[in-house]
Amino acid sequence: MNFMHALNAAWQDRNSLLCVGLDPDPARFPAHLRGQPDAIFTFCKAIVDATADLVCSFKPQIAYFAAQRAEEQLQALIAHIHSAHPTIPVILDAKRGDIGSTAEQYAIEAFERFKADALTVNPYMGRDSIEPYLAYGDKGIILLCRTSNPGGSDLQFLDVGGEKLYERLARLVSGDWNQSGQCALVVGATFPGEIARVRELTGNMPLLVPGIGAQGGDIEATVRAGCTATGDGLLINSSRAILYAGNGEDFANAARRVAVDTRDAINACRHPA
Ligand SMILES: O=c1ccn([C@@H]2O[C@H](COP(=O)(O)O)[C@@H](O)[C@H]2O)c(=O)[nH]1
Repeated sequence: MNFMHALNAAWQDRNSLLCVGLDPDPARFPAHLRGQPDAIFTFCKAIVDATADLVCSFKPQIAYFAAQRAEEQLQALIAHIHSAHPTIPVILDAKRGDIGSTAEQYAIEAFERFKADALTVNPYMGRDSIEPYLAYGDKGIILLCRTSNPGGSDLQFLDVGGEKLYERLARLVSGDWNQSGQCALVVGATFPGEIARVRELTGNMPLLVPGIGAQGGDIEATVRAGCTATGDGLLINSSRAILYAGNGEDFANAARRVAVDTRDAINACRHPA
């Protein structure tokens, strides 16, 4: 699968900008799943199957799997998405970043071991640190630009010669770093003003936007700030608000209901009456 082609097709075919984040926390699982072997896989698979027709992508966050020694369940989950929902791209959220020789290993982990279609990467070690990921020409490389957490301003807002660091990063990535067309950026929904600025600086580059739902970001402000002229360009992520919408045996249906509402709330702003 070519990530950018698959993403464009998913935006159109599913009429959705929603990315469901898969952040499985066993302490929040419904009682009937707790303590079961492979509970993480079972939980995430149920969410995936209940929401697959509503999303443009899934985003498993690797920390939730690694913390539980559940990397094999992550591998099985991504294999399940590829097999049962083959048109939906999978973004592995790992925020990797290191010198080139180590980045090569991270790229092997993400793209050969886990078979993700895209990976989140921390770009602050510079261009050479992202080249090993770019070597996988059909994969998406999604670079942190303006993160959703309040402390993101500590560094990303520093003035670097008349512009803010996140603005410099957006210009660099959309220009020189993106010659192969594989790059996208992370910009938090908690900062719609910066979404608008990044959109201005990057043309139609896809923006992964976490921060609606549990973090309180505003859907309407996000969509208005970040949609391209064709009404897409955004992967708006929600994790906890969807995953833990219910905590009974019908948790997947509860998740689906919130995912439908979220997708529809996004679409209502994309296509104003
Ligand atoms: O700036 C960022 C970058 C990544 N994230 C990740 O997105 C999800 C958000 O989860 P919610 O439950 O919807 O708040 C999570 O995996 C983060 O690691 C982010 O929030 N902000």
